[in-house]
Parts: sequence; structure tokens; C-alpha cells
Amino acid sequence: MTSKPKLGQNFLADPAAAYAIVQALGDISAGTVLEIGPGKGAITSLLAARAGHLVAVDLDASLAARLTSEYAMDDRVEVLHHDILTLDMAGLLPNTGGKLAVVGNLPYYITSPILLHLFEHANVIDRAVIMVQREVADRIAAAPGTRDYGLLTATTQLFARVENLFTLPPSAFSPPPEVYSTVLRLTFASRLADLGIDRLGFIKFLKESFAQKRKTLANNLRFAGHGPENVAAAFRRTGISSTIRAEALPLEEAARLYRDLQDSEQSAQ
Ligand SMILES: C[S@@+](CC[C@H](N)C(=O)[O-])C[C@H]1O[C@@H](n2cnc3c(N)ncnc32)[C@H](O)[C@@H]1O
Repeated sequence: MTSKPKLGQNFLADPAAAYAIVQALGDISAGTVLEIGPGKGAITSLLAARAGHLVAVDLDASLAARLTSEYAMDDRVEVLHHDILTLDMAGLLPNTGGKLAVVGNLPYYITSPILLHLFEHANVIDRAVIMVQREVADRIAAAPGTRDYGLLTATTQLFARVENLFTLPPSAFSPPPEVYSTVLRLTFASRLADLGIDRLGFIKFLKESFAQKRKTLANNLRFAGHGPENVAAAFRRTGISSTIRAEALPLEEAARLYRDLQDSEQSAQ
């Protein structure tokens, strides 16, 4: 049995991959870059040489201390010993505004929570280049109607355009993980306004929709507490098949159903 490194610590040992990740961020010379989990600094050193301002955040106290002393003389680099999941990202930007470029070889044990945290800060993020487990990348980039399409896909595509850049084998890391890894670029562009939906309500609706993969969308919505008559009427009015499963429904259709259901529930109050 292979032991799992603590805090998802599989360090990148492929300099060409580190370079490609930083290149994928585009021009970072004027803005603020947030690096999630810099670890021993495989990507950090390339970022530090290019970024206008770099904030590197690691939960591991000894790794954060090591990087802090390495960059003590560079006032463009800030190392924070902090949990990324509780970091207020808006607070990293200067008073003059701008948006963050986010980068990281993510700790895989908390990939989904990190993504959700990024989406909560979508209004202050311009783009993100992140390394995730290959299977998770496939889910994030999936098209509706495919097996991989799910809650993570819909949520991500609500906030960003997704590009699959390249995949690395376990041997690109030390220690090697048990899985392949894929680098994605997310170009943030929220679809909330064009779909006419509110963030919290629609994300709750998506969670309800995907709660049980084997059930139809209508069953999941009823199970979540929406009145059977309201659910049936929403499917009828929108013309969406009442036997459809959530993974087959494109975001635009899901938003239409959500708006209709919400309108009828509000007018019944
Ligand atoms: C996969 S390693 C990547 C390290 C380095 N960037 C590299 O590519 O070699 C993930 C890093 O995330 C850090 N980490 C784990 N959980 C974290 C959290 N909740 N907040 C911030 N950093 C975290 C780990 O300590 C580790 O340094």
C-alpha cells in the first residue's frame, strides 16, 4: 500500500511543466498573482521573476516559513501561512483594484472546495491555471449529456470558460501520486447575468438537481422539497422533458427551469 503524502504534497519535479504553467497565465507583469500551495517553490520561483506582485499561500507551516525566508528580500513577494479555504481573496488586491491571476498545483484532497472558494470570489479573479487530477479535469470540462457532466461541471461552467491544456504522468512529481494530472485554464466570465439567475439560489438548485445521479431531475427536485405540482408545471411550461436527468441539461435550460420554478413558488407565497 502506498502512503498518501500529508496535505496532498506531491511536488512538481518537471521544470518544463512548471514553465508551461506560468506561460499559460499570460502577462503577469503588472498584476497580482495568487499561488495556491507553493510547497517547495517549483512554480513560485518562475512567478516571482515575472509577477508585479505575488502572494503565495500554503497551509504547511514549515514550507511557508522556508519560502518566507527565501523571499524575505523581495518586496514583490508575500508568503502567507494560511488555509486557502478561509482566505479572503478580495483583500489581496491593491486599493487601485484589478483582478487576480490564480495559479496552483492544487492539493487534490480539497479540489472541489478550492474551486467553490474561487467561484465565491469570481468577481475578483480574472483567470486561473490549475493542476488537478485528470479525472477531475475531465469532469470540469465535460459537455452536457456525457457521463462526466455533473455538479462540478455545471458550477465551473457557470463562472468560467474551461480549457484543457496538458496532462502529466505521475513521474512528473515527487513523490509520484497514484493518478495522472491535468492542467486547466479557467477564464473567468460569470454567466449569472446573461442567464438571469442569482448565485446562491441557482447553486442550491444545481445541488438539488444532481443530488442522486440515478434519479430523474424531476424526482430530485421533488425529493428536495419542491411541490410536485410546481415541478410538473415548470417542466410543462418550459417544454423540457420531465424524464430528463440533470446531466443531460445544458446550463441555459437548467436556468430556464430554475427561473420558472422560482417564479411559481414566489407567486404562491
Ligand atoms: C500538490 S502540492 C504542490 C506544491 C508545489 N506548488 C509544487 O507544484 O511542487 C500542494 C501544496 O498545497 C499545500 N496545501 C495543502 N492544503 C492546503 C490548504 N488548505 N491551503 C493552502 N495550501 C495547502 C500543501 O502544503 C502543498 O505545498
